[in-house]
Amino acid sequence: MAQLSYVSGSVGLITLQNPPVNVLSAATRQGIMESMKKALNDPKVKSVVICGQNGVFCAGADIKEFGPNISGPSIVPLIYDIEVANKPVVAAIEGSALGGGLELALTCHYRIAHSKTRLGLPEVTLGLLPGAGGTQLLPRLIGIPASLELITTGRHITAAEALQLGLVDHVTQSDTVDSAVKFALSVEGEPLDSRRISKRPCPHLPDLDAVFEAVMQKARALQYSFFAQRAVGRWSMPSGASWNTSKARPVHRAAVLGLGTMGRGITVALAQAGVSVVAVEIQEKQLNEAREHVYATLERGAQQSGVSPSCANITYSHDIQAVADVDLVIEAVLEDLSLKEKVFQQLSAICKPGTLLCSNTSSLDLNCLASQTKNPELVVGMHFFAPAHVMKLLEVVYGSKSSPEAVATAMQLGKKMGKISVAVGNCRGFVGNRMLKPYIEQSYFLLEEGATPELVDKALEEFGFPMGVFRMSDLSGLDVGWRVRKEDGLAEPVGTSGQITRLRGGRRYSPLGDILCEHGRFGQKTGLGWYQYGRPGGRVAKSDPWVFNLLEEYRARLGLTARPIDQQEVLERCLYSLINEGLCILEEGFASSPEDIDVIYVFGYGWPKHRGGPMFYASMVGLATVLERLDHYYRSNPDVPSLKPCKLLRQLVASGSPPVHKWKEITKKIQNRL
Ligand SMILES: CCCCCCCC/C=C\C=C\CC(=O)SCCNC(=O)CCNC(=O)[C@H](O)C(C)(C)COP(=O)(O)OP(=O)(O)OC[C@H]1O[C@@H](n2cnc3c(N)ncnc32)[C@H](O)[C@@H]1OP(=O)(O)O
Repeated sequence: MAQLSYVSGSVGLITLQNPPVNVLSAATRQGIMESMKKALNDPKVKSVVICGQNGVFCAGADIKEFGPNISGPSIVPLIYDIEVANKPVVAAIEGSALGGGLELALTCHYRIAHSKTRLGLPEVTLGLLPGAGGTQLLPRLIGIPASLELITTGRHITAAEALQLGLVDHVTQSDTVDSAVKFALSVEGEPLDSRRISKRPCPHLPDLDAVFEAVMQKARALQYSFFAQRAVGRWSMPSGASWNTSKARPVHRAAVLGLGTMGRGITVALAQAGVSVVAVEIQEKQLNEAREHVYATLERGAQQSGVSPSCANITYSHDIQAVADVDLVIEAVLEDLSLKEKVFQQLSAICKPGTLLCSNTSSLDLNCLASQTKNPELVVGMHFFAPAHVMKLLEVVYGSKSSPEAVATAMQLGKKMGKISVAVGNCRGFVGNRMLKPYIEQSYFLLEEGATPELVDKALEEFGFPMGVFRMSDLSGLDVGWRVRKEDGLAEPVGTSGQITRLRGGRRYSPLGDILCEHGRFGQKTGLGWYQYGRPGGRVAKSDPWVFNLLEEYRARLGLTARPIDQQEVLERCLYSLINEGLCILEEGFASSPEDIDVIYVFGYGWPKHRGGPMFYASMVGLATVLERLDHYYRSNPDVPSLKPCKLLRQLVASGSPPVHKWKEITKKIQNRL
């Protein structure tokens, strides 16, 4: 289970041999102990390298051994023997070094890792704490804050991050064992005292309490998120109807109308949920492409999950009449109001009585669609997020006439599809996209004032978003927002000369996004956006000097002087304006609770889960602070209404900033007054 061999004259090479991932079973521990003893007692051996067979260092304890009757040698004397060895011991880390595997590496005097290695202490995910020295050695090596983060999340890190943290001494792209052996030869005979991590002092932190408080806050946010996810299922509508008074109808057969990207994803998600689907697309070519795409996606999903694909559940048609006897239709045609209105007129005439008519619109007025039908009470929005078969979030939108039964049915269907469904009211952009608007708007204003896309994205990514606002916009396509702004009469051709108006519709407007689109820069799909991607469809964002020049010329044209902008300002302006919009939504009753908003942001918009969601985050920062900063920014930007603190925020602060779960009492009072 561990083999000692001799290489390069003086190096004892101990290879863990417990396929597939070299876990520390009793026999492996025994093998390491015996090999170590032999190597240390052998005068020919001047240094030792420990590696794992088959490109994997060690995945930790053998989980199968856990139980009351663990046999074999204890790990503690084993790691002690390695650390006190009087010959340098080098860990050659490839593949994975996890749990006890990483602890084994930490007891070695040096660590050389391959660039593709993953390292971590995932014990917490198994309900354990690292017990073989990890909690003591890691803080002495990489400091308390980083260790706390790794130990409490169980996160696996890359070799690059490990190098940056000081967890490994060297990262190699070539043969790891060769590199480790060469390294071992180079340190033979050198003193080892400073390399014994347990002998190092634990770093002193003047603000230790604050560090622990930050970790506790993360834990509180995660616990909040757990309960918030469950709370959204207990939905209510302003009419008083709610989950416990409204009965969902069974949906055995559903139709999807329009098989573009969204329609295909919805078809897959329905089929995977065991619902029989009628998939309708009037264009023959698109229908055939969709059939192949859906089939391939279901096959892939089935392979991954080990269940048989659900293709047999789907029938395809190019005739809208095929929806005549389904229980529910999800319309996913182009985002064009007149087209959707026509479709809803047709559906209302074709479908059997009682069929629920749902729209996947992300921006149109649901009441307009409902008004085209004989039974507007049967119309609700089911706003999926792309890719619809992957993304967890579903906004179930109720219009002014939607019946509680229709909402209950859409919520239940969402649950069956594995979604986290949140019931929301019918305002422009619903909840998620409505809050995104001031966030994006602020990011453009920051560019005008001197920031770069890189600076803004860095601040947001360090906050915890998987992508900053500009990288996210490039991914989703800049033309989408441009079309909406043109329809709203906001975007007008800018050109290279002439006046640029920054006040449009009585409020400040930044045409920067429009200028990019005028140059055909739609983001990743065209290979150029706020960043450059090398080719259309490219994924790797690189800074683009063209954008910097554009920003300079733009500022010069408008007489704006660039000023230094720091990360704090980026976060405050982008996040607090988004939070303010969320509070407006609560105030107006389009979301029934702060948990609804937080779940939407965590599951649909990449808000970092360990920060709970925008509403929870605001309460952590302190509502009074959010109010004070918004007041400050609004005073210097009176033409930006999204910075004006909303009534609910003032009211909450005036009521002593109660915790999130108490906000409902105050929102109710405000809503009753409206
Ligand atoms: C409580 C007292 C214990 C006393 C023990 C004494 C000594 C131990 C010393 C210290 C103890 C520390 C605690 C721990 O180490 S807890 C374990 C921490 N490690 C992990 O959580 C790693 C879990 N594994 C993985 O994350 C992955 O498997 C990975 C290593 C990344 C490889 O992924 P991949 O390439 O995708 O391969 P598979 O996941 O399919 O795994 C391949 C097969 O290996 C089995 N496996 C993996 N890890 C373990 C493990 N730690 N114990 C037992 N078996 C493991 C996995 O089940 C696969 O097997 P099969 O194909 O038969 O299903």
